[in-house]
Amino acid sequence: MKLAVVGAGLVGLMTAAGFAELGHRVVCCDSDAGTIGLLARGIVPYREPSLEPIVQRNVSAGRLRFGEEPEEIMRNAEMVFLAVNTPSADDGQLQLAPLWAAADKLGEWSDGTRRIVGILSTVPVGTAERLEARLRARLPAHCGVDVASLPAFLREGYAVRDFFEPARIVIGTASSEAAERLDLLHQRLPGPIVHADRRSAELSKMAANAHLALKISFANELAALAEQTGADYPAVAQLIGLDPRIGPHYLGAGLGFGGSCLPKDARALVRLADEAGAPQTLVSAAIRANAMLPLRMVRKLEAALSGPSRRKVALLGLTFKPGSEDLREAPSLRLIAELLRRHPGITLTAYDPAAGAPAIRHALPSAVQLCDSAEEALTGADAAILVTEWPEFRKIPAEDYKNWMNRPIILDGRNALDAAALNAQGIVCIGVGRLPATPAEPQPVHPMRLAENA
Ligand SMILES: NC(=O)c1ccc[n+]([C@@H]2O[C@H](COP(=O)([O-])OP(=O)(O)OC[C@H]3O[C@@H](n4cnc5c(N)ncnc54)[C@H](O)[C@@H]3O)[C@@H](O)[C@H]2O)c1
Ligand SMILES: O=c1ccn([C@@H]2O[C@H](COP(=O)(O)OP(=O)(O)O[C@H]3O[C@H](CO)[C@@H](O)[C@H](O)[C@H]3O)[C@@H](O)[C@H]2O)c(=O)[nH]1
Repeated sequence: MKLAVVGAGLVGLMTAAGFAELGHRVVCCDSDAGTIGLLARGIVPYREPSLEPIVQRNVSAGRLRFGEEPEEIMRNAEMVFLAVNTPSADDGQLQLAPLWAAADKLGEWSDGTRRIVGILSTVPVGTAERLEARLRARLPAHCGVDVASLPAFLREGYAVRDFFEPARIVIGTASSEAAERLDLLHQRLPGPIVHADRRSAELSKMAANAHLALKISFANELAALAEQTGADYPAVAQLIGLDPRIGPHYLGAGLGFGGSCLPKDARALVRLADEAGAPQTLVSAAIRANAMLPLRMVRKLEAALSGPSRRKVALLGLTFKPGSEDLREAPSLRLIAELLRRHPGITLTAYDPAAGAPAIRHALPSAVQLCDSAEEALTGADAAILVTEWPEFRKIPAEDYKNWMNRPIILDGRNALDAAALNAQGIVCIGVGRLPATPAEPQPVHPMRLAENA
């Protein structure tokens, strides 16, 4: 088939490259000339494992092209996919201006066939209907068009796997003809294809992300309860996760959820629900609980370290999750803001394996000294906070922590380290939802006791 994708961010590019890999002829365009210039040379302008070779292979094979004028797109493609950004407004609503702008630039066709326009972007319920009405009002009568909702469920860092091995493919349509054609397009992908009406498909996307947010906030509140009651949260998570009705995923406690999707989509669901008169109080609470986590971590630091204001604290990891160079709504930024608010005199160093990415340097407050290695960040530090669970942090030997740091105290904000092994080697390592075991006193002690002893 001949396809077009508008928007060459992660969703658009993955979709364009993925369908090209499956043998379709795809053109991908973006309003950002710099992005298109790089892609035309086979350079993917962001970190996404395994995507670049797929792009390069399909460009070389002539199945994937970049940069066609938007007006040409409808004329040359049987199906067009819109994958533009839909950012949050201050009130949580998703901004659809990029979607309308992209749609309004699409040209016409004259061969009498019906084109399909699929919305891959995350949008409020009813957007597909609004877009169809908008296109129909503009297009001449002979240009039949069906707008479909095709929500994307890709994760950053796993986009290639999620595209080629999807957990589900949701096809939201209002016509059986469009449903059949989209079925055909997706038939070489292994995931189950689920047909739905467009509104249900749209709501399912926001609901999926909001549910993940709920699970994470539940995990974090339970971890706090475990700390207060002497239980071990990772053990609790493992035990409840064995129940197939609950499952082991998204029960990881720590500094909470961030990134370009979960926070934005949870807010958008709350906003949509308020407008619709069906408030989502649970999701609202999950957002509030998530916002409290940096303060909780700062309080732990205060308990572990007397007078943090005059101390040097190293942050290990900055990105919203490992394997990414994305700082959008990253918990690290909220943590840094809270540390500086409560302890203006604190010295903060930070290291992230993706620290070379210009986006990171750009987004980081100037008060934080960005380092080129974990050693540089940890040298002379009075405490470290592990913020993002990059695998390389697990490989730092206990001896290095002891040699580099002024005092080897680690607050493991993702339960990524082997706390027992570190404790056994003379390092104070305090996880989330776990009672700290100190080298001097191997029996569990309450964090307040640590402060008293400091
Ligand atoms: N990133 C993810 O992991 C992910 C996963 C599933 C769904 N989503 C959703 O998919 C959508 C896209 O996400 P993304 O991460 O790819 O976004 P992104 O911001 O990385 O990329 C969007 C691209 O669209 C381009 N664009 C904006 N307006 C345009 C226009 N009028 N014409 C042509 N190009 C235009 C931008 O220049 C940008 O390159 C969002 O709604 C997002 O919520 C994202
Ligand atoms: O047990 C967990 C799991 C995740 N997180 C955090 O949750 C955030 C989101 O993680 P993840 O879901 O891997 O990130 P995204 O790549 O943003 O993917 C989400 O958002 C995408 C965009 O909508 C969807 O397509 C995906 O299905 C959905 O997982 C990150 O800050 C993680 O650190 C936790 O705190 N605990």
